[in-house]
Amino acid sequence: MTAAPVILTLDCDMHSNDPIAPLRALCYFLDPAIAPTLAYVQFPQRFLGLNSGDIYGGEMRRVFRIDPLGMDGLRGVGNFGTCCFFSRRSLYGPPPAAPTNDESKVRSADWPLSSESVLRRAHEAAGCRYENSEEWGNRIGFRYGSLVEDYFTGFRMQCEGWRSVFCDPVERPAFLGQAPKSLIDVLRQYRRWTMGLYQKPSPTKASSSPATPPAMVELHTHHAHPRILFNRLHIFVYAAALLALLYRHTALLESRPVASSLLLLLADLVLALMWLFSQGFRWRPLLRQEFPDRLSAAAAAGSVWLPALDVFVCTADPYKEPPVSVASTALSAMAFDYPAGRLSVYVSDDGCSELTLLAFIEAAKFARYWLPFCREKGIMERSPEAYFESGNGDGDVEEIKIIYEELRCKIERAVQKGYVDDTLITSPEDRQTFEKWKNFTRKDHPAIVQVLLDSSRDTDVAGDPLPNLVYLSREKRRSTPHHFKAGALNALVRSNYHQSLAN
Ligand SMILES: O=c1ccn([C@@H]2O[C@H](COP(=O)(O)OP(=O)(O)O[C@H]3O[C@H](CO)[C@@H](O)[C@H](O)[C@H]3O)[C@@H](O)[C@H]2O)c(=O)[nH]1
Repeated sequence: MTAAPVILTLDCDMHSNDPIAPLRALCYFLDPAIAPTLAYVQFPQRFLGLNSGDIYGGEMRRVFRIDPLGMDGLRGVGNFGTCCFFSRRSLYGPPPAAPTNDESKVRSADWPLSSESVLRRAHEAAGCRYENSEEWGNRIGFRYGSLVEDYFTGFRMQCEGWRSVFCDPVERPAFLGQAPKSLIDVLRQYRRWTMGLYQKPSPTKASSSPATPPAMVELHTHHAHPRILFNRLHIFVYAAALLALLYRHTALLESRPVASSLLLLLADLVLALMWLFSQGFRWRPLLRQEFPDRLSAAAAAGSVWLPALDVFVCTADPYKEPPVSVASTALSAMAFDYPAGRLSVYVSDDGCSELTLLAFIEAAKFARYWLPFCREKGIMERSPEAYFESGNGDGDVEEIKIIYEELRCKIERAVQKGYVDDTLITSPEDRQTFEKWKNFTRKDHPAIVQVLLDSSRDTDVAGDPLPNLVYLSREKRRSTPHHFKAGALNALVRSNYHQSLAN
């Protein structure tokens, strides 16, 4: 498998909405001043199709857009699990004390993806024996032991000395996704997040940063938020008022020591502490701006080498996460404005479903038309599902819409039936692949790795190379913990880990 120095993690319901998002992230990763300790560049989660008036606050503006500005001005923003570009090195342990010169360790593999030795290693890495190791999920990879593995991993990285950057482009949202719309789903999500945040992580039994170019054109800039002065003034005035109030409560308690005075003091003390803990977000909010066009120009002129990029898309259940949508998310990442030979998309299927694999076999075929179509027409919304749902796809784009509709109907037919029947399998190779789905269940099965597109051999209808597309369902056994999404991501990191060290 490839071992790109930069990794993008995407939940299956969060598609790319801006093809130059990787270049924006690289404006930070390629800055020699911050690259040595930069673990990740986090983009906000933005949502489509919220219910009318967003009555349940699904947009979560404070969590995803306001507070991160303040965290960015202090030690760095937390990790939101999706829409996040990681430096691979940050998943392998603390930042090195001094900059090292071992970039070769994280170069992409030169061997063809579908070669036997690469596939053998990938199968081995997707095995569940690693879930019992001391290292994975504890010292390296995404961290285990918390319901909110994203927040916990980001927090542990910051404790190790890594930093992070929050990138919220004003031009257009970089990623768009689905938020829970019903009250019950919102409550379920909040319950899990809150339990995760207050959870004491259970102990589990279980490098290099992107090639940094010499100092060059300015790729990003930042300045303090214009509200910073007002925020600080407000903090001082409010704090003075709180102190006066608490002083009054204490004086009252001294003169009249009754239960009600004590309760009032305690209540205001709790509220004052809650207020105090949230002031970090307001102290030094930062606004950032990147210059991806300068980076493109430098790359075109040959003065910068864009590092390889691995995109990890996670899915876990074909009935809750429709395979057509998951495939659209992967297609939106495959259509990034990025050299195809340096872009790989890995799909982790924790549901080990033949329906998801069918969707990706079809998506690989559709990519041959979709990627050149996006390039030629200059389309920004590169998730086919979002593009056609927003009313595009009429007139001169009808042909591509017909191809997409065929794909959608085929996958939805299979989902309705609950299995992939013979009529949906068109080639002997695909038939051989689906033969693997025999005699196992989704909770007890061997690792399955399927290279669907190999950049070194597959091209689109215009003759240009396509990015790599790999389907991976890690091994699961009833006797071994699987660590949910963190385990799934680690199987993907691992499939490149040994290789990156061996290079
Ligand atoms: O065993 C599992 C469980 C989940 N997932 C995937 O993880 C993602 C997020 O799971 P979901 O159930 O949708 O959780 P949410 O609460 O919607 O997700 C938010 O909260 C999670 C926990 O903090 C983060 O991991 C996510 O990135 C963040 O979007 C989805 O793509 C799932 O397919 C797996 O791959 N394996």
